[in-house]
Parts: sequence; structure tokens; C-alpha cells
Amino acid sequence: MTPSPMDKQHTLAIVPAAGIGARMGAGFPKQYLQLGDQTIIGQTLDRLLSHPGIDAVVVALHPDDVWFTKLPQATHAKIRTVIGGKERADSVLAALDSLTESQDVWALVHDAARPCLHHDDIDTLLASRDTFPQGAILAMPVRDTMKRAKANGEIEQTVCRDNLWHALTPQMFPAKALADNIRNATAAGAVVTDEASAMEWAGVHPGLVSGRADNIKVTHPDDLPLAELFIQAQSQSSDVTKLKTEESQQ
Ligand SMILES: Nc1ccn([C@@H]2O[C@H](COP(=O)(O)OP(=O)(O)OP(=O)(O)O)[C@@H](O)[C@H]2O)c(=O)n1
Ligand SMILES: C[C@](O)(CO)[C@H](O)COP(=O)(O)O
Repeated sequence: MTPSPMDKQHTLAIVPAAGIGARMGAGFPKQYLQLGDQTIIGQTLDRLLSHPGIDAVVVALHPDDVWFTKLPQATHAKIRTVIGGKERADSVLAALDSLTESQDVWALVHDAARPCLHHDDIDTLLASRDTFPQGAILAMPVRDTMKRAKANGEIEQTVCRDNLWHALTPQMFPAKALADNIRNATAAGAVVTDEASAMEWAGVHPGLVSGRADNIKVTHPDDLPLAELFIQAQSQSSDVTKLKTEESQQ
């Protein structure tokens, strides 16, 4: 049953963090690369742990992970950990299956590799439950002309970009429905690269919630300096906001 939009929404963040970061080529999992004054996953967890609308954070870790316990966030009272799986969907499902809450809860799934998540985006997604009780995802409309490539590297065709969006995370759904649909979709051999894919497989049409362009996924080496710039810009903006608030209170 979908939790009522009017009830206090018990919301758990799920952070798939069991990947090895092959495309980054760092020699260790990219979520433990330095970003600003933290690791990438440390930035991500701080943003989730500090949001008042998130009641707990379940992190799915690689079975051979030796880094997580060294993080300052590892001992936070709101943090739980599980062992992830072979694919991202398996890691998300492992986290969902670990939930012991008796009441219906919402799962807000966010990639560890998206460290620039802004509280404004979390606010907007949480608020979307009244509009999209079936669940919704943060996303960004495609801005560029889209091309499909041929195997030889030439353009095969231009793809119509009308109503095309980039799926981001967090993606938020009723936890039980999400678990059931990931389990059934993957068992049926469906390609499940995000939570919405599993819900769509079950005939659900999740909502699209426009998100910030700085919510990038750190995937390749050239994503890291960009994430650094976004983290610095957000920090300076937050400092300016704090100053303005202090000035207005004087
Ligand atoms: N079996 C997996 C694979 C990925 N992830 C997580 O899913 C998020 C998005 O995946 P991606 O950016 O592809 O990370 P990696 O799988 O580590 O990257 P690569 O594909 O380059 O190995 C990451 O936070 C990653 O840790 C996971 O929890 N379990
Ligand atoms: C979930 C996701 O970030 C939405 O864009 C994306 O599908 C993750 O893909 P990846 O290949 O696991 O990084």
C-alpha cells in the first residue's frame, strides 16, 4: 500500500555504494576518492544525513570494502550498512530487503557517486509525493541535439529530443512496491539500470521532477574537477546565505 501523502512520511535513504568504479580507473572504488575536504561518499552521506526529511540511511557496500568503516560518517546513528550485489539493482534490493520498519516507508535511492546533491532537490522530490503518489525521480531535460552512433563511429541518425530527460537520483518510491518490482523485473531478465526502470516494468509511470544540473554522477576522471567546482560553488553560496541571514538578524 502506498503510504498516505498526508501522514508523516517515514523516508529512508538508500545509497548504492558497492561499485568498483571501473570507468574511473582509480585502482580503488571511486566513491573513496577525495572531493573537497571529504571523500565522494562522505559528501553524499553528509547531504543525506543532514536533511530533516530523511530518517535513516542504508548504505550497500561491496563485500570486500575496507574503506567505509574509516569514514567519520560510519558511526553516525542514522547510518546502517548491508552487503550489495553484482549489479546496482541487486545492491538496492539488498538494502530494501534489510528494512525492518513495521510501517510503510518511502525509499529515496541516491547514488553514492552523486556527491553534489543539494537540499533544494531533496526538498522538491519529497514534496512531489502529493503530485506523484506512485513515486518520482529527479531528472533533467535534454538540452543538446541527440545522435545515435553507428559501430564505425559515424552518425546513424539524429534522435528526436522532444520530451527526453536525463534520469538522475534520488529516485523515490514506496519501499515495498520498489522491492517487489526490482525483484520481479530482474528475475524476468529486464534491464534495470535505475529504480524507475523496475517500476515502469510493472506498468507504473513515475513522475519526473526537474533537478539541478550540478547533480552529476562522478563516472570518468574528467568528472572529478567538475564536481570539485560544484562543491566549492555550493559551499560559497551557503556561506553567503549564512552571512545574509546573520545580517538580517542583526
Ligand atoms: N553492483 C553495484 C554497482 C554499482 N553500485 C553503485 O551504483 C552507483 C552508480 O553506479 P556507477 O556510477 O556505475 O558506479 P560503478 O559501478 O562503481 O562504476 P563502473 O560502472 O565504472 O564500475 C555507484 O554509487 C555505485 O557504487 C552498487 O551499489 N552496486
Ligand atoms: C541510476 C542512474 O544514476 C540514473 O541515471 C544511472 O542509471 C546509473 O547508471 P550506472 O551505469 O550504474 O552508473
